Amino acid sequence: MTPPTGAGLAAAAAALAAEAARFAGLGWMRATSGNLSVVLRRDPLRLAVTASGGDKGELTAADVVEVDDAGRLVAAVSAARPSAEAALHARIAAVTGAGSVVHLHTLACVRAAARQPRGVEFAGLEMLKALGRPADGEATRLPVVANSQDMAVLGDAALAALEPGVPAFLVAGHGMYAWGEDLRAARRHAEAVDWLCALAHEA
Ligand SMILES: CSC[C@@H](O)[C@@H](O)C(=O)COP(=O)(O)O
Ligand SMILES: [Zn+2]
Repeated sequence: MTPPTGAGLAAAAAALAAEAARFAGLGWMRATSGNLSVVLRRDPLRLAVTASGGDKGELTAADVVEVDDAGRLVAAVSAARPSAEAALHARIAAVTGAGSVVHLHTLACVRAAARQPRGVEFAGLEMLKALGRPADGEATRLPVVANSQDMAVLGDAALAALEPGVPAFLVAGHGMYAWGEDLRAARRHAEAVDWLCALAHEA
């Protein structure tokens, strides 16, 4: 049975605040950048998403809000506004079935996307298994999409560029989106993407 959204929001907010502090510690949410979400329910789609602005390393439960499938505010325990990218989180969750989406500004992702703007390919790397991809055999391609301040434009470009079975994409000059069945899986995928991008930039 789906729990009441209100109760789910409180638990999700605590988890997202802790996760944001962890990512901030890695330097991936500097200067208020980045945003995180978890799906609260599917029908209708509801997500808990970090609020817009503010230091993502210092979030409290009041800095997480509930949004609908278009990223519109549904519920909050403060005057906080949803992340500017909430609509894209909702689209990714709807299309991929992900239970959690993370958006991070890692330097390695920006550098790798700048060097290989048509997509970053990897093969023969054990770390690919953390993305659910084979370590050997066919290459895995991380899509790169152009940045946009218009979430509809960015979303259209991202969804058109998705690679089957690859739970992430890079945004040029911006960062990465990664997702998974839950927050831990999204974290694992994000950490693998950052590691792969760091390697791609050095190569
Ligand atoms: C340095 S803030 C960059 C923002 O424009 C955006 O890309 C971002 O990641 C954070 O937006 P937010 O609205 O706080 O979720
Ligand atoms: Zn961003």
